Amino acid sequence: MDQKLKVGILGGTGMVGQRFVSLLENHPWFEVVTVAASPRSAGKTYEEAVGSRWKMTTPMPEAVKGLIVKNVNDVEEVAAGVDFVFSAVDMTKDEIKAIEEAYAKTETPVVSNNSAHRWTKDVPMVVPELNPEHLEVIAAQKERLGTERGFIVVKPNCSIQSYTPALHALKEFGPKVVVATTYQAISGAGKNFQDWPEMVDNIIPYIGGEEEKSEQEPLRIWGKVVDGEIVKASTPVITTQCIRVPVSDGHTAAVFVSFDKKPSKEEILKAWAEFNGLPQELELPSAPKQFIKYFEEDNRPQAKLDRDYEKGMGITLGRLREDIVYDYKFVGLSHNTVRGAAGGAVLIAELLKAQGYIQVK
Ligand SMILES: N[C@@H](CC=O)C(=O)O
Repeated sequence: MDQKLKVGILGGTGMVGQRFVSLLENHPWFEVVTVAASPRSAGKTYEEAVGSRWKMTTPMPEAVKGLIVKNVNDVEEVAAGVDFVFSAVDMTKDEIKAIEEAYAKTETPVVSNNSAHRWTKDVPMVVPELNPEHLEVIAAQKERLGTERGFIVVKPNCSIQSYTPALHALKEFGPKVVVATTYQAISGAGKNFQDWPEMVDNIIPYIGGEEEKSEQEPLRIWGKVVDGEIVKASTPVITTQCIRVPVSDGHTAAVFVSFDKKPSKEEILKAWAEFNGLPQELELPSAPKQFIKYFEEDNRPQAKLDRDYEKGMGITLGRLREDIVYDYKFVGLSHNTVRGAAGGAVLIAELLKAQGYIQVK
């Protein structure tokens, strides 16, 4: 077996960082050797730095407990010991842009969960099943950064995963208008019910910046590569409302859609059942075997029952029916901190390794 790639996690003590640590336990290709975080945590063991803030349902992996957390701002030092990094840093957008570029310039590829670079024209924003061809722009990005192996790739916002794959699978019918209301779990805000008691028995009809991301990011995913840049698609028109609901994990979306060529219900179900992408073809370690699953039962998908479908990497759908205003309506669900965050980033890194973009330094 090939030597495992040495991985650093930037922002490893926060909730998404913890999810990276858990998902990478016993990963066949990657080994976490470095965790970096704010100066406040630096110098402590990972176990001390996280302390009672460990939010995963599985125990903290033994292999990381004793790692001495490094200062994420000591870029050269952190980069020296790793082949690539995952980024879940919690800083301002400008600071994130700068620090991710600084890591890339040390010839360390960065796979980021952050939104800062999602609209940087030569930074691919990828869902590996949907737009792996966008990785092409890495060549132009390296030229801009003056690097040989360092670059940045980002994953999109968690909310879009509950409806974008379903619409992508129906592209041949030309989705033209999409209305989606998302019901987003509290882990999306990095919280659980203990640290956010206001969310018990409550709904909050506002998530800052979320509607813009939910409307615009699918268009970038469906964009084209033109001269080393991603040019976003102009259709479909997407309008959303994003609502915080009292669910621990799992973002649900209620979706209405009209098409240029209205498909039959059977055609839609067939397209969903048959849809797969490059991760399935390449049998990447974190790829769900069946990416999209449709439930015939009227009361599915449910966050509690279905968010862990395919270890949280699959998308579940249900309630497809014709609508009196739009062509169809349906409900989608995805695990926001697995497929929608750390798991989606791990799958990107697996694709990058399989395609030779990241290798042992
Ligand atoms: N911005 C999202 C993060 C995804 O889980 C949210 O607030 O839910």
